[in-house]
Amino acid sequence: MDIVEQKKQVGKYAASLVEDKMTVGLGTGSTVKFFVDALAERVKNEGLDIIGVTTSNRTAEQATSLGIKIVDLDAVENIDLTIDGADRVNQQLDGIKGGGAALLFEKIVAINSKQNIWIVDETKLADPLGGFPLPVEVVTYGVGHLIELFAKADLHPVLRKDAAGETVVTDNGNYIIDLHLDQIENPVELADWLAQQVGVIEHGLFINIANHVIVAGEEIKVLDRKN
Ligand SMILES: O=C[C@H](O)[C@H](O)[C@H](O)COP(=O)(O)O
Repeated sequence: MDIVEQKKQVGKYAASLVEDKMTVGLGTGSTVKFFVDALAERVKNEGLDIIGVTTSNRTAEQATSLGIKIVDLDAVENIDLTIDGADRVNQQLDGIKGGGAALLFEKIVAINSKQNIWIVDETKLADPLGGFPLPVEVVTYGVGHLIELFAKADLHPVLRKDAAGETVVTDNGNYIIDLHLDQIENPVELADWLAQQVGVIEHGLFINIANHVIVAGEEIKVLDRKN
């Protein structure tokens, strides 16, 4: 099964977990896109009655165009279930997110969700976490100095640019600095350090957040958080 088929497979599987009357957090990314397609099919064909809260302008546009009702996070008390993608996941079900620059809203939606499920293909499993740059969302003011600070800390920072060479600006008007680390041996320590740096808005280490991870493949595997 190729990667696109795997993404479709987990997207559809995740849509089958959504129940009537749920408030559902809709993540961001190429895997979640298939989840949103499959969820919209259920809304249309089965009359599934749900409300969505999205994590990016992209997902909001897709969901709305497919007939899923979207509300602001502050319009709901909490979210029953959030389905999101991930860039890397370790055995403890902690992960790296933000490859699509949506990490800030994704983390806010996640911490306001009763259940968080990530949908991934097998290439995303990595223990220790690594093999994917760690995104850090930062304020634009003084970004050069923050990059210098990260470089001095041996974090191999690169300001994210798009295919046209333009600096990527997030939905919230911030920049992304990607940290090109081979392996992250101690994600908790790094997360704490990053959170303390002035100018850092949020980082892409998602620790103690996912309850389950659904892994695509010849057979779908569901991994459960142990603690
Ligand atoms: O900012 C983007 C998100 O964290 C995505 O969920 C993550 O990058 C995975 O995306 P994809 O399913 O496209 O690999």
